[in-house]
Amino acid sequence: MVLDARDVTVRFGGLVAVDAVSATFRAGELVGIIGPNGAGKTTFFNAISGVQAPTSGRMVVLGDDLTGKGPHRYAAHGLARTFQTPRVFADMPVAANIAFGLKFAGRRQRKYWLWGEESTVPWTLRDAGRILQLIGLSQQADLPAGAITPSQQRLLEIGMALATRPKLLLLDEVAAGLTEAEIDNMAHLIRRLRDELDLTVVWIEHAVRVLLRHVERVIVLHQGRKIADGTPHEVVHDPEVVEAYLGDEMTEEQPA
Ligand SMILES: Nc1ncnc2c1ncn2[C@@H]1O[C@H](COP(=O)(O)OP(=O)(O)OP(=O)(O)O)[C@@H](O)[C@H]1O
Repeated sequence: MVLDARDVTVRFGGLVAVDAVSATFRAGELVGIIGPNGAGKTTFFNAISGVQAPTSGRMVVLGDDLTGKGPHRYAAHGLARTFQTPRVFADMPVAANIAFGLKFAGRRQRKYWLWGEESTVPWTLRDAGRILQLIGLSQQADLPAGAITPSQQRLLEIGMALATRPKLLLLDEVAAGLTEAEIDNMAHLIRRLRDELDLTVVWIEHAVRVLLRHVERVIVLHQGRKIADGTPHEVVHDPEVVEAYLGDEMTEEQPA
């Protein structure tokens, strides 16, 4: 078990943004999180990455209880994430952005070094050049990050996350604003990263059709509650999910 979130609740004043959500993520899984606007997806991500302290609930990462700890502790335990709006260092070259993540991995304290010995770090994550190759940005290495396209910035953010040598990668709407073709490329890259780097990936996305084609499990949030957790096939045929979010159209596309 890489991450075990138990009964996580996040309140903002009177609003319950995340309502007693439990979810577990096992090594090597590729899991999608979907749900309407305001369903609590990003708030749940913030809670499971230490960005937002939960009002109640527990978070266990690789066997350690990190409830109430800050994001740096989650990162030190091998968790990396992207944000809805890419957070890159716009004035720095693309390669230097990746180097920043590598520096973080290098500084990681020995006691938090859960990846194991240095020799087990995949060769693809050992330097900025290889990471840029992996995400397809070698040509852009010397350009300022602010000068590359928004879709390339999303790839760069994934590269920066990979540079920290994560075990668990949380992706928040990395396909937002991309063309259909770019979304498909992104989905293939995510699968490849999961396969080649032995990652657990949790992916929030509004592009539901693409997501359902590529993930093995889907969690559906609605008004802060988890209303479904199963294979894409199970989820699109779940009456509560159809009613709350997907409509009949999607169900008809995926015959039983
Ligand atoms: N910092 C905050 N303070 C107050 N309310 C917040 C805060 N962050 C989120 N909310 C509210 O919590 C609820 C869940 O928001 P959240 O952004 O997690 O949903 P979401 O499913 O990610 O939505 P979207 O798909 O639009 O990104 C919403 O009603 C939102 O307005």
